[in-house]
Amino acid sequence: MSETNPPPIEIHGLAVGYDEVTIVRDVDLTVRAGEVIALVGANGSGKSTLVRGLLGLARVQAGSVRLFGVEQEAHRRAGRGERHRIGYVPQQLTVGGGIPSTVEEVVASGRLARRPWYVRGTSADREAVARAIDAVGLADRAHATIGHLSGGQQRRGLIARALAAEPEVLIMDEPTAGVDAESQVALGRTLEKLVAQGLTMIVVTHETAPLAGVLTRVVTMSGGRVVADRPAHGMTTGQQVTRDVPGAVG
Ligand SMILES: Nc1ncnc2c1ncn2[C@@H]1O[C@H](COP(=O)(O)OP(=O)(O)OP(=O)(O)O)[C@@H](O)[C@H]1O
Repeated sequence: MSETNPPPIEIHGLAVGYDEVTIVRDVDLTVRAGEVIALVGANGSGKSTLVRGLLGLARVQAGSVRLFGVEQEAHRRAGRGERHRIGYVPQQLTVGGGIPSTVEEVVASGRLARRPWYVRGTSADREAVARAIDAVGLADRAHATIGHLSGGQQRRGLIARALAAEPEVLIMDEPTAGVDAESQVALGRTLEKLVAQGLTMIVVTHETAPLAGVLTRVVTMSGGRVVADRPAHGMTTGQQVTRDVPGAVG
């Protein structure tokens, strides 16, 4: 079944950088539907830049990115019909201070990946927002001002905002950074539920423990390159080829 559908993400020979500086280079990475990938590596190894590059948020200097079988640029031009298929939770500790919006309002803004702002929301929109809030365990705080919640709850609110668009792939940059242990466990459970529903995920993280139940693969970066790409411990299928990736492998 999945053989007939193009993989959600296919990256070949990718280089990404800022201005003339190349940060990420020589990256080959295919993410198949249903995979849950931890992207790990030291500070500054290029994890966020790789993610931003594949999303078209940082400049691709070489190589190619195909999203659901479509070149990145064409995918972006296709507009909401395609764009909502990949959700992104950037590396950002909390919602900016002073924003008086409620959890529900912030999460509802995630629906704008599906619907222009000037079109009135439908019951399907409202249901998707409620489901997203419920998925992250914030149903009892839906009407609270998001800026008044704890850091961990705000992170979960931002994840709900991405989920409100009902993406097929969710990319999260350090969702557990600065989050207390209890919230990390809650987040781990939320992610387990989402994975059980078929969501494909890439999680940039320094802490794989909260994700242990769902990870299928661990990709390690160093110096802007992918240096290891391994099945996660305890993975049940044999579909992934274990490989260490020295600079010369292409
Ligand atoms: N907007 C930017 N402009 C210029 N250089 C940048 C920019 N963002 C990141 N860099 C540089 O790119 C390199 C990789 O940063 P990146 O954030 O991708 O690493 P990371 O592995 O995600 O690190 P961390 O674990 O600390 O988040 C760093 O040297 C950083 O200074």
